[in-house]
Amino acid sequence: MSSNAMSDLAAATAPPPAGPPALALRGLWKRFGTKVAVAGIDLDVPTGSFYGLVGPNGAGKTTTLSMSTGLLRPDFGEVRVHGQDLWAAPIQVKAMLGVLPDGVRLFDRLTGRQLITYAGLLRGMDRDTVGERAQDLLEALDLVADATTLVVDYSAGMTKKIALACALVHAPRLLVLDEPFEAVDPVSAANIRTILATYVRDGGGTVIVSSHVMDLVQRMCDHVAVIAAGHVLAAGTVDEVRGVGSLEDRFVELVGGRSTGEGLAWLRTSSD
Ligand SMILES: Nc1ncnc2c1ncn2[C@@H]1O[C@H](COP(=O)(O)OP(=O)(O)OP(=O)(O)O)[C@@H](O)[C@H]1O
Repeated sequence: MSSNAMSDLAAATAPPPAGPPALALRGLWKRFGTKVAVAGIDLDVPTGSFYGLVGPNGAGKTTTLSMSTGLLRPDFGEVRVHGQDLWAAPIQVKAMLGVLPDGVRLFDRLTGRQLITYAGLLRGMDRDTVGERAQDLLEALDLVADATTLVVDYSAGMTKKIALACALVHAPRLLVLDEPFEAVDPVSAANIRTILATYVRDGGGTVIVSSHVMDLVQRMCDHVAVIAAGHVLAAGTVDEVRGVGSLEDRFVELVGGRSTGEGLAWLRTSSD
């Protein structure tokens, strides 16, 4: 066999070259006054993964996700989305992102349908496509009956769902969702999980979710990172990180801090 033919064969049988990660964080730092919120985070989120970000309250999850999506400028470090530097090319990179931020503020004097439409038009989509997708999203998220209700009159869970619809409407390559299931009822949460799993499996998208619910992350995600005090304590596939036990056990082992409640004797009112 000629050396050319051999190299052709090698090229044909070799695995396709891996593209850059959907999200790559390098040396990310953020300080608020004297408080270091994120202390040098490195993280690779593989393309096509369903990635969970877990950590105790105040660990730096929201700060990390805000810096990863262009909502907050890092003090140091680099954010790359599908290989492109976020802070060097924010407009191109943001076009690839769908974001559900923490404590989202919406134009809540619009109705649910108007808000999704507005989000789609802002993304440069044509009105017909936006209209079709708005209807699909309202149906998938069980919001059809409230499509003409002002968002200001939505419950917390409905607000979360309409914000998620706005993040999804332009079919982004990378979805970054800060606590997407908070305040959402179990049926809607299951629907959202199905939408996200399909988006990863069939649509080639990547999802990053932050959550405090370990069981949910263990069942839903294929990768996970445990963050505490602004550092990554463990990251990898869910099976790698959890080892032989549950993710919750591993989380408590890594993060520690279980309290016995002994200092709250005064709460035992029956001892009066
Ligand atoms: N704008 C801000 N100004 C001052 N400190 C801040 C600010 N944002 C976050 N912090 C601090 O940075 C740390 C990390 O906060 P962050 O919101 O990123 O944590 P988190 O992991 O998302 O927490 P939680 O799980 O409770 O939502 C906390 O100590 C918080 O008090």
